[in-house]
Amino acid sequence: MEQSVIEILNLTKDYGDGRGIFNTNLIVKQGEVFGFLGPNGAGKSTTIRNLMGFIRPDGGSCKIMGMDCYLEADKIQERLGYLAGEISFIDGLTGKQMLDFIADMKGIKDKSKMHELMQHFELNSSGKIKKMSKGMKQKVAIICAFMGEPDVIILDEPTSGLDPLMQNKFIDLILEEKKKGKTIFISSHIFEEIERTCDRTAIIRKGRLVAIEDMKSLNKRKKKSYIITFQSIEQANQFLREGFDIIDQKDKQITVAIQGDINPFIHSLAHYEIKNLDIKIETIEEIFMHFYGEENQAGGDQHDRKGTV
Ligand SMILES: Nc1ncnc2c1ncn2[C@@H]1O[C@H](COP(=O)(O)OP(=O)(O)OP(=O)(O)O)[C@@H](O)[C@H]1O
Repeated sequence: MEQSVIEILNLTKDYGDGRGIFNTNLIVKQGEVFGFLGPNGAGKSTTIRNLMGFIRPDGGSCKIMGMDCYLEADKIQERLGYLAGEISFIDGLTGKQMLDFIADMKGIKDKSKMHELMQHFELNSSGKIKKMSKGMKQKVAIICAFMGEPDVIILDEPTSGLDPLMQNKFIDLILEEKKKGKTIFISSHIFEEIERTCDRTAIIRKGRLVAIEDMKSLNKRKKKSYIITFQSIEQANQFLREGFDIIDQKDKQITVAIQGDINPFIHSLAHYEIKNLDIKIETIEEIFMHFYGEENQAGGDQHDRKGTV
């Protein structure tokens, strides 16, 4: 069985007035890329600050590689890469000086990975940090998180400020690191980045986990709908009687949801004069937005909607 690398057990950090995180349970396994999604103020950074040992939990605990995140933070950090949600660098240094400074602080002697990542992200590191754009600083922070070849990497909104090209380069990096067996925890607002990189994703809302989804099975469960425009209203009305799951009708246009075998639908359509046929596949964002709503509070356990752990 895969080893648990990150374990969050009944974790509570209560800031009062319902703010913070409450009775959160979460396990991230060796080699897993795990997404952490939630609206503003949901408790993502609070969870990450607990994982980093920056704050002491009010209840429960968290462990990384079997070590307590608060009590053994120093030991954990020797094998951990971290990117903070709010980056603070020393303004007077150049990008390169900052990277060298962090590398020295972490005792990184082999800087080949650092140079490789500087090339990958096309970072011009000769300018002073204070004159860098948000995106450039973000690149420096990403390089800092990965350059020591850590076993575990925790990233708090890693692509904030990056342009789409650089976001893609970030996704490539995550997929490469995943191949090497790294365990990666990413908090994000960007659905596409989560969809393309993560094995599983947790949704947090108002300090509580509302779902943990396996991304492969989520993809399989994406609903498909077909928008058919018939030649005549008579044909459209006749099709209504075929017994398919009709989502919408606007005159000659009918939207049908099909799950599973598509053949009965295709065979049925063959009997009609069709003007147009469009296919709409539910996006991950549409599926997840369902969990962001008020009515979906499900408590803080590790079970997803199908009850699997
Ligand atoms: N030190 C603190 N003292 C009091 N309240 C806090 C403190 N830190 C966070 N909070 C509150 O806890 C809640 C969760 O904050 P957190 O920063 O974890 O959210 P988040 O999910 O990371 O949000 P965002 O996406 O906006 O970064 C918020 O209501 C926030 O105001």
